[in-house]
Amino acid sequence: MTHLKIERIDTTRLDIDLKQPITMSFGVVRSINVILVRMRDQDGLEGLGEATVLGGPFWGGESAEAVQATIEAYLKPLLLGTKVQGIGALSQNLTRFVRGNAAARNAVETAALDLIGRRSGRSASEILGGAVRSTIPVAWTLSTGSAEGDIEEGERAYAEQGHRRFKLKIRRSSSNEDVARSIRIIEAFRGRAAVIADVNQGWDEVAANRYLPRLQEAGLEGIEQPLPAGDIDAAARLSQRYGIEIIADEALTGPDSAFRIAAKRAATSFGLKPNRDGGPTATQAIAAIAAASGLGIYGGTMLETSLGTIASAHLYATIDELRLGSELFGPLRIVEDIASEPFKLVDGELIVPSGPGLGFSLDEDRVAFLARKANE
Ligand SMILES: O=C(O)C[C@H]1C=CC(=O)O1
Ligand SMILES: [Mn+2]
Repeated sequence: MTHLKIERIDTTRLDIDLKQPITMSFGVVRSINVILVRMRDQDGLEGLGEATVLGGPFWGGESAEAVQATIEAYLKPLLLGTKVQGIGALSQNLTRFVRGNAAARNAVETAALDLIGRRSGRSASEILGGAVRSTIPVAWTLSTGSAEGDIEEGERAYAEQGHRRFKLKIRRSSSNEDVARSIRIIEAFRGRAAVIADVNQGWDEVAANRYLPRLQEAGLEGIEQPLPAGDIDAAARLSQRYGIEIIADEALTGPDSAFRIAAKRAATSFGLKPNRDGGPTATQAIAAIAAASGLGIYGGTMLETSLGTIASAHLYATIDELRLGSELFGPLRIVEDIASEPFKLVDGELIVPSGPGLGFSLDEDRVAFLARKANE
C-alpha cells in the first residue's frame, strides 16, 4: 500500500464531567477537557487521537485552548499534504518543529498511529514493536474524602471490578489527616491490594521525611511525585532513604528528563503518560530508559476517555515489565464516554483491542452532543 498522505486534520473540543470529583494537592478536578483529533488520508480513512487536560493548566502547562490552538496553527500546516514514512519519522518531525506542547503532539501522533494501522490492517501495538501481553492490570483511585468512604468504595472496586491496586491522592493542606486516612486504607486491604499515594508535587523534603516513615511502616507500596518536579536532588535522597517505590510523574516531560532522573537515581519507577511525554514514541523511549536503568514502570493515565486510554493500552502492551501495572481507569470515571462500545474491564484487567489501528470507534452522536455542550 502506498504511503499515508495527510489530507485533513480536524480538532473538536469536548468537556466531560467526572462522576465524582478527585481532590488533588493543587485543587479539585471535576471535569476533563478533551481535544479530539481526526486525521484523514488520501483515501478518506480516518485516524483518531486525544489530548486531555485536567480542567485547566493546573497539572501540566497546557490548557485545552492552548492544545487546540497549537494543533490548528502549527501542527496542521506542518502536516497537511505531507507523506508519513512511519510513526517514528512523524514523531521526530513534530518534535523538531514544536517544542513542549506534549498533549498536542500526542493527540496528532496517536491519530497518525491509528491511521497507519487502519491502512495496513495492523494494530497500534504491532506498529509500536509488538504486544508482549494482551491484558493490563488496572488500579483504582479512591477519592471519597474519608477513610470509611474510601474503604467502602475500595471493597466494591475489589469485589465487583477486580482491582488489586489503589491510588490515593494526598492533599497539600491536610497531610497529617491524609497520612492517617492512607494508613487506615492500607491496613484494610493488607495482603489483598497494594496502595500507592500520589502527592502531585505537594510536599517539600521536610514534609516527605515527616510522613514517609509512617506510610512505609504501614506498607505503602509507593509514593508518586511527592516533591516539586524540579527538585531532582531531593527526590534522589528519598529514593535512597526509603524502601518503597518513588514514582516520577510531573518530573517526566520527555526522554531527556527521563535520562536525567535515571542518571541521578531520582526515582525507583517511572509513571508513563503519552499525553505528558509528547506521544507514544516519546513514552516508549522513556520506558526504554527505565528498563535500561533498572527502574520500574507504572502505566499512567491523564483520565482520558476510552480513546486515549486504549491508545495508552496498546503502548503499555509492548512493555516487557509493567512492575506496578497501570491506572487506565479513565473511562470508568467520566460521566459520558465517546466510544461506540462500552469500556470493558475483566477481573481488574483491560483487554487490549486487536486493531486495526487502535481498534476503537467513536459514538458520533455522543461526540456531536458533547461538542455542542462545550461550545455553549
Ligand atoms: O496521576 C496524576 O497525577 C493525574 C491523575 C491521573 C489519575 C489520577 O487519579 O490523577
Ligand atoms: Mn500523578
